[in-house]
Amino acid sequence: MSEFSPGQRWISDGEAELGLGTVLNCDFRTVTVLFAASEETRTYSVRQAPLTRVAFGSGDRIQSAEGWQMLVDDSKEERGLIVYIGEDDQGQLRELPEAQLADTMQFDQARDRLLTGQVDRNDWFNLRFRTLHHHNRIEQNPALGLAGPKVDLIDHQLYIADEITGRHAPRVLLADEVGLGKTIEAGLILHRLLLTGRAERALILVPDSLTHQWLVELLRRFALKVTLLDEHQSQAHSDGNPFETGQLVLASQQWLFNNPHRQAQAEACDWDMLIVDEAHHLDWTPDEQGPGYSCVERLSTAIDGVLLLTATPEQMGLESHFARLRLLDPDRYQDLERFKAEEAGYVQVAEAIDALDALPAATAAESAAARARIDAVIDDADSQALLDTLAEPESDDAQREAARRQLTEQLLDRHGTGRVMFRNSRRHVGGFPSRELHVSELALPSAYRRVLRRIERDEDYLDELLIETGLDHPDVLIYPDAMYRALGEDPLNAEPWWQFDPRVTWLLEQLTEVGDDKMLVIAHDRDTALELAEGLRVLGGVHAPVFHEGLTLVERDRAAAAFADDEDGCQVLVCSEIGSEGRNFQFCRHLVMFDLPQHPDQLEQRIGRLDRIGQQHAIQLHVPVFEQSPGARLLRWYREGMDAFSAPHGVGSELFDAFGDELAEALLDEESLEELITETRALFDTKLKEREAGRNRLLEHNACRPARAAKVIEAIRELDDDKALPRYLEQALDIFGVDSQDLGGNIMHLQPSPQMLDGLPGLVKGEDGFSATLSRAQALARDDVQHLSWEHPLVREMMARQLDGNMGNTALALLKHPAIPGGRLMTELVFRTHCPAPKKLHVNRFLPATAVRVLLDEAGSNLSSKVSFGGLAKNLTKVKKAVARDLIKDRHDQLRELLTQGEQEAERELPSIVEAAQTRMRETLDGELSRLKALSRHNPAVREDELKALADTRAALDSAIEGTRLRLDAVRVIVTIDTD
Ligand SMILES: Nc1ncnc2c1ncn2[C@@H]1O[C@H](COP(=O)(O)OP(=O)(O)OP(=O)(O)O)[C@@H](O)[C@H]1O
Repeated sequence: MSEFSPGQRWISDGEAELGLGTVLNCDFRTVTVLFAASEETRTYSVRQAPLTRVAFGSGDRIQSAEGWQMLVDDSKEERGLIVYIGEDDQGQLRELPEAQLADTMQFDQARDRLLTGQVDRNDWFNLRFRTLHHHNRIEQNPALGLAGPKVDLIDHQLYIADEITGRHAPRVLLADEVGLGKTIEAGLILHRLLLTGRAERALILVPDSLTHQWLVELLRRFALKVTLLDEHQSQAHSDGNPFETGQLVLASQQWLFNNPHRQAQAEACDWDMLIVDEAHHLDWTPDEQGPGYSCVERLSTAIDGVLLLTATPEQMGLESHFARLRLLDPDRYQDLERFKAEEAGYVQVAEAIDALDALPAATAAESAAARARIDAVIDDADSQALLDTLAEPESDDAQREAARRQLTEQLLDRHGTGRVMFRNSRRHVGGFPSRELHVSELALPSAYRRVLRRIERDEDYLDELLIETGLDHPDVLIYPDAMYRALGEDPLNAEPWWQFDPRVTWLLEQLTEVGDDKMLVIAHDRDTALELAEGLRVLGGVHAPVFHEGLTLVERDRAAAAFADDEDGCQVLVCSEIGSEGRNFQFCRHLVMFDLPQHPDQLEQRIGRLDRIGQQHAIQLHVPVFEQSPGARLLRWYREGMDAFSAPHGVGSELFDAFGDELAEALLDEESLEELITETRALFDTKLKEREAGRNRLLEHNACRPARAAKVIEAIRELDDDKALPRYLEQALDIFGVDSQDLGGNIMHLQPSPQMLDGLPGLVKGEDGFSATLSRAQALARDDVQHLSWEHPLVREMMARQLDGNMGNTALALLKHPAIPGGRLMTELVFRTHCPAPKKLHVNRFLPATAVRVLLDEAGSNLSSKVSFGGLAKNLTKVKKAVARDLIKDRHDQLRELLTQGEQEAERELPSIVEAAQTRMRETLDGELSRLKALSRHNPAVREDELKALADTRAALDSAIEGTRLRLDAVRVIVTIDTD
């Protein structure tokens, strides 16, 4: 028979902050408990439920759900439920059934443990107090959640992560140019949301070829353990929903998008965040939407937080881009024409921002012109006042600077696209290597020439060829080896193409020329990549692993690893277009484009494999083309029409939309090519100017606000340099039984000792442990070394064990002091604020657990302000547990009294703690609320639900903080002894 009955009150041993639980129902296997104060319901196995029955005794003070208090005198049991009997505040004798106890009531673990003689080690008590102190400090640090990840502190990434995580249920498109760190941004966002309790479960959907890279990045840089789910794994959970097997689930898009059954399972789960990488593949047209788009659409309707990642948002066309924005905010993105008109308006806003720099102007006429440009955009009294300050000759420099900054922020906030899309470009991020193009003209082999010349001569032949080969136009022209392969039936095409295609021998020569350097080769087609590798092997004895979309995960990673290996690795890796997308190859500086893609965005994706953060050298782009071939013409279009190789310009897809069809024709005709190049160049120049002036300028301003980024970086550095961390670590590692060995160069090796407390992350008894460093620079330099910070899982786990459990919450020590005679009793009581609230409110940012220390002497005088924690701790000596127990037994009544008195002393401090937290919360949230309200008047990108959520959050936080109580967290009994 189960010991649980519905209505009984229990408390979670590990998570006392959940408040008082009520048994909802139970059977012989499980018990379900509702923690109403924190809006959590938990189901436990009856056999191992980490729960303690709450039962009060005579003299205990309890609180009813109606708000009145009772001093317990006696209790009785009725059908398995306790009914307390005692006096209320008015002295009336009353009964209080346990079901009517206040959900927010505390269960005083330290008190009970002490009075039943359970004492912990003295140094545990010390560590517990210090943990509470540091936890309080760290939780309020503005960099919380961004300081732990092993990443370089890069302005635009930290700005984005900070901005996005400040929002309710962020739904954004991360659209930085290739290689600027979208994966890192998504990781930072996820890490911070997880750490602050605002997200618990995330589903991450990435192209098949990137699953492993994501898995490794999330683990290595963010210490996040992710479950990689595929069909094989899913089948192993035949009786349940495989998506329920992990909190963070990573899955391949190809797998999920093609599998309706698994999609239904994914949709049935409760996620806080959806992340979709390479989101430009989610195809959508007004006539039909692809399975990927439909799947993400359904998921994004149900999931609050959505991050879509793409470097080339418009690769599939503007409409498709618009459709992706609609996934993020369906209310706002309903009308494509309106969206286009809004974008046109950004020119004015960008001009207004530039005009801010021109004020105050030298002449009245200039000043009037600048004001007119700003006036054309702003229409609020607050902006107008700032503008007056800026233009006013009497204002001093500081006032003007502040006004300029605030106005810039307001213009960006209220009129930009920045709330939904973030796009950084190399141009404004800076510090990227140059690109050098090397074109090699090769003779067109006769097997290709034969077909191409015939197409030129005979207009109908192209159509026949398309039917015969099944290839698309113009692929059939620009990938001659694919065309040759497709004509395999022709006896003239019996020889493999690589036998006669001069690009293969040319590539072998290049490999020799670059010496020990590595070369990444990208070809459009998977078969080209595979057969090219074969050609390199047969003709040059060169082993080239191949990387393409058809490989299994293991094969792909083996190929990438073979290429990445510095010492024994291969010199060359051959990739297909799709296979290489998103991969990191910045350790290599030579890129061979074995052929050219048709779309400018794909060209940029290719270069982006090398041109990424971390690239140390100028990038060498090698392109072989056949003389007078469609490929050579395509190259000219790229070079002369849009200067595509020198840098990403971000207008490629617009040019392709405008000229894609003509291009296909011009590939066969020099004359129309000349015309096409001239037209393309003209549009390129115009678009570039427009972009510079309008949307791009705004996107750039929006995607990184340097002053804000600098603040976040400063806060992270403060945590990086925190002198308290090494001291804390030393004590904590010692107490938890982790051996630490100094390896030199700021690196230590952490290893479990035989006495280690079990269950610490990364440490298993009998195994090797790991190397770690407190230095960010050292951690970044070494793949095998972890970054130790306050956010490292080991540190967090050690802190959590103390904060959530009862480790070290009682102690007894001896004090020898010449001024105090022996035999006296003192109590050192540590109270802690307790503010039960739903996790999503993240109440800790305003009121993290705060310690109130009360030191009472035997007569009940409060000595806390005279004797510090540290000063006292270093004069204390330990005592055997049995002796401690006897001492406590002897002084039971006296201790009870001191505990009660300590509570009253501590209570006096509570109002000021609550008030300070309320003020912090109101200052922050009222500021955010008024910003958002002002914003929503101008910028339809502010969702109605964001405003409501913020107002609700403020109200909920207000009442949660108001309800803060103090709980005795730990108690140390100190007995004085004579100095001989
Ligand atoms: N802050 C950082 N610290 C260290 N390395 C970084 C940082 N940001 C980016 N990198 C490295 O730069 C490379 C590119 O980053 P990432 O893969 O996040 O870019 P991306 O924008 O997602 O690229 P793509 O558009 O190709 O998908 C990766 O190797 C990443 O590890």
